[in-house]
Amino acid sequence: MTTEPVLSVEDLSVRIAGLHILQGVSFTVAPTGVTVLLGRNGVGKTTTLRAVLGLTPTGGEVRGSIRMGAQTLLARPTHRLVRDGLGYVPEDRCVFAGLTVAENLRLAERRGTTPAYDKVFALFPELDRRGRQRAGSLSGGQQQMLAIGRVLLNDNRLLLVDEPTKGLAPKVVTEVAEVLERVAESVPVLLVEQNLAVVRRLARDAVVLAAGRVAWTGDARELLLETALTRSLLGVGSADGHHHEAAPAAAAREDGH
Ligand SMILES: Nc1ncnc2c1ncn2[C@@H]1O[C@H](COP(=O)(O)OP(=O)(O)OP(=O)(O)O)[C@@H](O)[C@H]1O
Repeated sequence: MTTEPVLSVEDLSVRIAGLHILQGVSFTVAPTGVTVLLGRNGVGKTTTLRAVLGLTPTGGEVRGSIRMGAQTLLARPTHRLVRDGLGYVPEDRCVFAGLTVAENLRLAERRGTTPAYDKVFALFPELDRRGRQRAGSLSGGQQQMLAIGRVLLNDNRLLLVDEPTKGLAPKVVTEVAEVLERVAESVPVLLVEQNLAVVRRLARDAVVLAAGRVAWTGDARELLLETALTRSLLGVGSADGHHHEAAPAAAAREDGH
């Protein structure tokens, strides 16, 4: 099996609205399993995922190099990246509340390919049962399953998943973690996740952002064993597995203050 990274980010710099949010971020994502992207609130984790996807807001400036295998991603339109196998499960799930579950899934179908409904319904039988229900009336956990299921209708080379357990009840957090564990058996995942119990369960590799740069990379479980390190990098006490923010990290301003 290849050990070449599925994603290589080099010297990524992102400026938005006068803020120099990412200042030379470099990391790789392994071709199998889950790589977790960690850091205090507001450090730039979502900004990193969105830069990979070409979704930096208009007026924002992105520099550096992002490659998926041999392919250069920067400056390619998002729909092309998705077509080429970059799957995205956004932080706020972004299901269409007024449409049914089946309609939400149908919208994700890609022309010219056969959508993998069997695979998706095997992972999420509830999506099959609730096909005619409006997505807006699903629970948060069910909406998350829909957001993940939608992406899995198509073949992906890499999934970017942003805080999938945020705001969910503990039992549902476990269900989402189980699903992601199964998903990651067949496709590599770059995961932003604040729940350290979920990180401990899923992640093999960790990348930690601080002050616009990569502050630490390595084995995720090793990181979690280093209480002093996790406290200084993440501002957490991890006794209950949750990431409690000590103080929000301000993005560095353009003027460096
Ligand atoms: N469109 C935007 N306009 C202005 N500032 C932005 C914009 N997008 C992000 N930022 C700022 O960039 C910084 C990084 O935000 P980002 O959402 O990437 O952080 P994060 O690490 O994902 O945080 P969280 O854990 O809270 O989700 C924050 O200070 C945020 O306010």
